[in-house]
Amino acid sequence: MKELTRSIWPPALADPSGLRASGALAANTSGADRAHGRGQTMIIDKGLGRYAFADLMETAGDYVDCVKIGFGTAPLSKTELLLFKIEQAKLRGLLIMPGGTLLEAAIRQELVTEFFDSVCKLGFNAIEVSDGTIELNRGLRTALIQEGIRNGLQVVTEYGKKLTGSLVDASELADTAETDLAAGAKYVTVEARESGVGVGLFDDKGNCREDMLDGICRFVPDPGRLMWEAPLKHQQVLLLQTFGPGVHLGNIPPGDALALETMRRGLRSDTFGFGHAADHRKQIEYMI
Ligand SMILES: O=C(O)[C@H](CS(=O)(=O)O)OP(=O)(O)O
Repeated sequence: MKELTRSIWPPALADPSGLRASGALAANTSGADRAHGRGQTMIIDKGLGRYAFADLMETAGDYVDCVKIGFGTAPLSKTELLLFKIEQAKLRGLLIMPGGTLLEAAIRQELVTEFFDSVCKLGFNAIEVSDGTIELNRGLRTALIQEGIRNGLQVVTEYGKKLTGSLVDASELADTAETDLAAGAKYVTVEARESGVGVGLFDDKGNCREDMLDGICRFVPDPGRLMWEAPLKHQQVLLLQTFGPGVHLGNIPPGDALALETMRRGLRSDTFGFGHAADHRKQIEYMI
C-alpha cells in the first residue's frame, strides 16, 4: 500500500521544499525544452481572473509559450489585473500580447500610435498583426510589423479572415508568410478563431479540410514557421499527427494546455508513439 501511494503522488506533496532544492522540479519543467525549439503553445485568455491565471501558470505555465489576451478584452480588464498577468507571464519567459483584433480596432480608429504607447506602457512584450476583420494593405502590414519590432516587441502575424466560410488560399498564405517573416515576424498564425469551426482550415463541423492542408504543405516552404489555431482536441491531434510534436498550436483553451502537452509527449492514447523512451523514463521516474 505504501509503495502504491508513493507511485501515485508526486513527491512534492510529501516534501515540497526538499524537492525544489534537489532540482527535481526543474528537471520536469520545460524551460530546457523551450531552449531546444519545442513546439510553441499559445493559449487564449478571454478574461481569466487573478486566481485562475495564477493557477494556470502554476499548473501549465511550463508548457505554455505565449498568452494572448483575446481580441479586445485587454482594455476592458482592470489595469491592475492586466499588469499582474503581464508580470507573471514575463517572469516565466512567456510572450504576452493583446489579440490582433485590438490592433485592427486601433487601425480603424486611427489610433495606432496610441495602441503602441499603451502596449509598451503596460509592458506587453508581443503584439499580433492581423486582418481578420479589416482590410490591411501589404505596405501597412509590413510597417506595423516593423513598428512593433522598433518598439522592442515580438511580432506574431495572423493569416486569414474571420468571416464564416472563409478559406485558406495556400499560395496567398505562402506569400504572406514569406513577407511577414522577412519583415521580422516570429511566426505566422493561421486563423481558426476561438471556436475552430467554419473558418480557414476547418469546416462547419470543425473537421480539417485535408485537401487544403495538403495544399498548404505543398506551397509553404517551411510550415515550421506557422502556428495553427486549433482550439479543439481532434484538431490538435490531427496537426500533431501531420507535423509531429513540434508543431506550433494556438488558441488553446487555458484548461487544455496541460492535456495538449501530454499529446506532444506521447502521454495520451491519441499520440502514444510520440516522445523518446528516455524522456518517458524521466517523466515516470519523477512520479516515483
Ligand atoms: O483570431 C482569433 O483567433 C481571436 C479570437 S476570435 O476570432 O475573435 O474568436 O481573435 P484575436 O483578435 O486574434 O484575439
